[in-house]
Amino acid sequence: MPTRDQILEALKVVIDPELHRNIVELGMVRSVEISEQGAVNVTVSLTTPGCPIKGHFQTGVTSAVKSVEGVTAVGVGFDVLSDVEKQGLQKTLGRPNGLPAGALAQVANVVCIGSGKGGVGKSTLTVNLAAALQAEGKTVGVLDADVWGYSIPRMLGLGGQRPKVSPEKKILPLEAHGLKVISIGFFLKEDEAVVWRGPMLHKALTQFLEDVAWGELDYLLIDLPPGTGDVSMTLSQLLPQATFMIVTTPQDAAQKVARRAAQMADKVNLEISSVIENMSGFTTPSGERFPIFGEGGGQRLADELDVPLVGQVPLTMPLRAHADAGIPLVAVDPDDPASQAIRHAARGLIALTPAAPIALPVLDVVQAGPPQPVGMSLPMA
Ligand SMILES: Nc1ncnc2c1ncn2[C@@H]1O[C@H](COP(=O)(O)OP(=O)(O)OP(=O)(O)O)[C@@H](O)[C@H]1O
Repeated sequence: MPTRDQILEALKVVIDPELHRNIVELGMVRSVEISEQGAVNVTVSLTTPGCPIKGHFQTGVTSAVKSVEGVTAVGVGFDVLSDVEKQGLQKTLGRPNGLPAGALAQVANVVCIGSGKGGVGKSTLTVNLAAALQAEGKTVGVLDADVWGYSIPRMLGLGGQRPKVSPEKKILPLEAHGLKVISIGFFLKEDEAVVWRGPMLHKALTQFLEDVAWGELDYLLIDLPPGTGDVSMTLSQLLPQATFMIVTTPQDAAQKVARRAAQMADKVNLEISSVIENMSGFTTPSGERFPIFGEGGGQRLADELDVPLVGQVPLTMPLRAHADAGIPLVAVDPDDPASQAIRHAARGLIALTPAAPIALPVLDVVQAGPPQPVGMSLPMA
């Protein structure tokens, strides 16, 4: 008969993909019961009832326990950490500044979109990726955290508008093209220049995450300011579960700068999930292609970071013109080559992120059998 210690040792291979530590160390293994026949039931405590990575734990725990000699069947059940336990977890993680439990609890995936330098098309890709995720049936919010160069309101036709506040004192995001949107620009006078210092920024971003009624979302995309700095630091403290998508152009120089952003993300423990290349050549109406910004920078950066390149978005005039007109191109012209590339990237992003919260029975007994495939495949063209 397997022992409890053997099971706990085996469970150390199950890593929480958001917190980057194993579930034993995080105190998330609530109980281990072993029958005389070798059937093992493990209860895992989650941080929120609708935890989107429940399926990941189910598969990981099952295959880890099955690997222990003498185990004949595995059952995985779930419950939720108490508030006191969650505080303990925060301490383990050394993140005293984290958002209170429950903030963003209904948001399944937070994806920060960043770049090493400005002008590479980060905001354009953010709004169009949001529209592309929506076209895949996802509910999506966009948070414009580009405090120095906010352009999301203009790109979604929301310039000059202000969000309302609910009776519960929550900020109601504006809606455009079915997307929920909050931008620092909504709270400033047109073209007002603001000098943001660390603490002020921290406060504003905390409020955007905590006091905005985001509701249920499959994805919250956050448009970061270019470069490395205070905003990314703040977000990594507030959102340890966020992942980071890096935008670069094919140019060698851009790739070098983007690498710096990646190093910073790594330093503050934001998981880099993918690279997307923008401005990947221009094709004339007669079909002649010009690699205006060079070739291959996105793939080189992705290889270096060991993450997938989810898309290569060409330069097209409609992408620029629609951004200027406040309409995501993807929503109105899905056949444009840029739209197609962005929709491809959205499908890649979906493949890389866990599914929306799924309801699992409290105790789901899985018979030991052949190991389940754990990885996921990324649809690439
Ligand atoms: N693939 C593309 N084809 C054509 N125009 C593009 C493409 N990508 C971006 N642009 C245009 O390039 C300009 C810069 O893009 P955008 O504002 O999205 O960059 P950014 O990286 O967010 O810049 P910043 O960080 O300074 O806000 C915009 O006018 C945008 O419409």
